[in-house]
Amino acid sequence: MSQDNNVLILGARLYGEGQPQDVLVVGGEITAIGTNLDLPEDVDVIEADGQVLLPGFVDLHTHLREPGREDTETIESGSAAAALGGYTAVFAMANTSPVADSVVITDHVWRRGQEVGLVDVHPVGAVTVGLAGKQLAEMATMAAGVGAVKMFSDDGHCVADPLIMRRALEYSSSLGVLIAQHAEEPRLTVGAVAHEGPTAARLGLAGWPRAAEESIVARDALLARDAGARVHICHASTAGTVELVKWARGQGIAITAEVTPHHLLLDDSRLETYDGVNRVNPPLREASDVAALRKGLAEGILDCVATDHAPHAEQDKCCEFSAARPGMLGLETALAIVVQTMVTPGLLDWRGVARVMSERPAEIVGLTDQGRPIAVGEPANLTLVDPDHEWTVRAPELASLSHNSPFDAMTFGAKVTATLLRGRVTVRGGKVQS
Ligand SMILES: NC(=O)N[C@@H](CC(=O)O)C(=O)O
Ligand SMILES: [Zn+2]
Ligand SMILES: [Zn+2]
Repeated sequence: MSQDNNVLILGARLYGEGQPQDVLVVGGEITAIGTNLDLPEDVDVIEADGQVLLPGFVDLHTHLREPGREDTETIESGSAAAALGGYTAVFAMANTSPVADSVVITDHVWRRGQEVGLVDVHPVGAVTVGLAGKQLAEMATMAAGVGAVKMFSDDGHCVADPLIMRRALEYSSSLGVLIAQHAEEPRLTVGAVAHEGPTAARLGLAGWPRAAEESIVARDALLARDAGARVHICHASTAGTVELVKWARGQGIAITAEVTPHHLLLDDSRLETYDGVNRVNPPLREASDVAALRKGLAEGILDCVATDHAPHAEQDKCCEFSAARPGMLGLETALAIVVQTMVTPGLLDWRGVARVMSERPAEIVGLTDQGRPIAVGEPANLTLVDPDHEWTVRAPELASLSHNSPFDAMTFGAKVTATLLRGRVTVRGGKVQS
């Protein structure tokens, strides 16, 4: 499908509300919404059949493994996974090999994503050189590059040194960019592979206490306050983190936070089998944390859902639990899980899904062409969701080059059926259009 195609989405319920409407897209923009529209001659029709039309999803936290581990994911395969998941923009984390701590790498990631053309792949720059936590990376140069880096993170590692974090926050506010923190006090997680609690104790697994996350969330909230900067918390996983973010907001601190689909759905009871697919950072917590994360997301204390899509090779996952690399696939299953954990129980309506999957992430990172209203004159970044489509996840059939999905064999009730990136149909009938 070329960018110049005219597309008619026939009979979609915008934000899942009201009567079905037709949405006409010309030249990458929405040009008309209604029924019995005047149509141009050449128009490619997508039969929506009353499905839910949402603004294209934005993922603030994706790991594509290019450069360095192209055997586990490439910008191309990850873009396909993203489009299938309904994403029109993703932020590719900096923990590649080499690390994305220079403009050469960040520009490459952006350019390669544009070449593939399925989703905007925005590079995340490293906060510190080599993610080593010692010396600030050249943030300004990366921000000024073609990749126009808007977010910096040492994700995979915590910026643990409070002085380095303070400098990064000060620097980020003068550059107008976002620092995203992987909140993990490393002194509290030496050797940790699982949530510190009764399950890990019984299974003999070394525990990662909630305080390892929460102490950094609290510290960084205070550092952001003093620097007059914004800070974003990656993959919030505990009830205490929700409380701290709420407290900090109440103080007027510019803190935002994301939660992953896996932390919304799974808890540490999954570890009983010692299957490495369940190892992730931060670890799966307890059912009470899962409930608090859902409630925090419903109330807007947690701003958005971010996948932390983390592909890993079979040999790095199918091994002893404590040797398995942490991380789970997320892009292709995120919407289904948000529907199951938030929409079905009545915690979010479809407007809420648009907020947490598209509008808030775009706002947080300052993307002006994403998370926009579905309205005439707006860029046609759109996702069509079938809210009554039962499907079973088959990990080997996912577009990702890796298969480490903890959701394998699970059945969900909703699915992305079509995605449009600036009017270009990237997914149709649940299949990537190349
Ligand atoms: N989440 C994970 O368990 N792993 C991530 C790194 C990270 O997000 O911390 C990865 O890169 O594999
Ligand atoms: Zn992380
Ligand atoms: Zn991550």
